Amino acid sequence: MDHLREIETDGISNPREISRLAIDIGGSLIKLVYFSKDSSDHEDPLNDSVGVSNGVNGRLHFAKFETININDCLKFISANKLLLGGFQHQENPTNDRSFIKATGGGAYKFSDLFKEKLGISLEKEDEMDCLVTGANFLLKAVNHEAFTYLNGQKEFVQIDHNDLYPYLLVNIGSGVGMVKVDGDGKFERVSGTSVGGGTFWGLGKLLTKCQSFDELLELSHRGNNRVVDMLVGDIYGGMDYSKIGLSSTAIASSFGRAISNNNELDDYKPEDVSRSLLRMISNNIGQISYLNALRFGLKRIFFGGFFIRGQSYTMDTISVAVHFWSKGEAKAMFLRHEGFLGALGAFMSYERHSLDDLMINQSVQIPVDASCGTDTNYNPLERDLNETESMQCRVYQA
Ligand SMILES: Nc1ncnc2c1ncn2[C@@H]1O[C@H](COP(=O)(O)OP(=O)(O)OP(=O)(O)O)[C@@H](O)[C@H]1O
Ligand SMILES: CC(C)(CO)[C@@H](O)C(=O)NCCC(=O)O
Repeated sequence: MDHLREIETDGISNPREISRLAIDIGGSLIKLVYFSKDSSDHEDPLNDSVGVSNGVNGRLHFAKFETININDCLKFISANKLLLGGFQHQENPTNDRSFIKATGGGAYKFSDLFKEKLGISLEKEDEMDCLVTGANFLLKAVNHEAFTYLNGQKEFVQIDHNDLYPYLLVNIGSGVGMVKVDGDGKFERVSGTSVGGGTFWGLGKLLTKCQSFDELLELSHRGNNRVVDMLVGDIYGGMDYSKIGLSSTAIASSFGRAISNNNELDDYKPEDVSRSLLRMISNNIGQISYLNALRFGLKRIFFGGFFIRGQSYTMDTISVAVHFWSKGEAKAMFLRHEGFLGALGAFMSYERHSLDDLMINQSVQIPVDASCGTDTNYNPLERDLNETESMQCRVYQA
């Protein structure tokens, strides 16, 4: 991957129109969120904000890079002049464009690199704070952000602002964080697991020798986990174990079939291994999430993080796990901007730029970019936010 697409492809030709870049540097991926003012909108409160109250139309842009390719990200920022409309320090307005908001572990790890290569400081924001701010913002401000996915059926969820809390936020990044959210800025990280997206990508790479995450996902589409997993029926001579509610086709032991003969890794198809791995990890996360929801009596679980990548099989497995273990009591929901919660939270943390200041233009509720905006067949759920994307919005300054 990943996307040294020129800014022009997003319809932004004037770099002075860019403003406010925020960054989330995770263990696997770097996420960028930045704002660009519509060229038809002549006011420029983001660079000269004092006294402006009626807002500016523009777009929020999203981009991501692999953390191991951080230099590509630095080049992208530099080539597209994303720092030009940077943030002006309140206390010291002459100290313009000297910092950007940053979250994730990489905000610490790569702080010197940003200073050295771009001459910019990273103003660090707590990862969990940003995650929750980003999730709350998306759930409240963007229609068609959350959806359920069960038996191949996608359904958007109408969020009632007065009945949003409490909920469990499960962020599946390299590792998995589980956060009980009780309100804006009111949350507790209640659990986590190291068996997450990094595990799928890392183990998958070792086992299948594939070269990219997308290749690993592609393999999983064509695989059959039945070849690798041991099913209840394998143990029960083809029968269900109905007394405890297990059908013969339920997985009794992920990868369990690999013990039953003298096969080597090479005897298995990479696609079968990839599918089994994806199923194992998704199922495990679904189960742990349900257990944590149960601990706190939570009925709604929102899943984010780039492990999901809008993949049907991943979402279906997670949903089935939550549905199965909760006996239909708890609901798994997914977010369109799944991997950008932290970066959005960092974006919202700029001074005088609170949740209430950023309004999504209700006439364009579903994020579109230049390439799909004219496509009447465009279905936001058919593609993920892997490419640089944007959504129409209006920014208000107090
Ligand atoms: N193009 C890609 N390259 C690598 N991993 C990808 C890619 N697309 C999706 N992923 C998956 O997304 C995961 C990273 O998700 P995300 O960006 O939400 O987390 P992170 O911020 O990197 O991790 P953490 O929060 O644990 O530091 C990877 O571990 C991998 O499973
Ligand atoms: C360490 C973080 C918070 C970094 O984003 C994440 O990868 C994570 O939540 N890992 C799981 C760690 C655990 O709770 O076991």
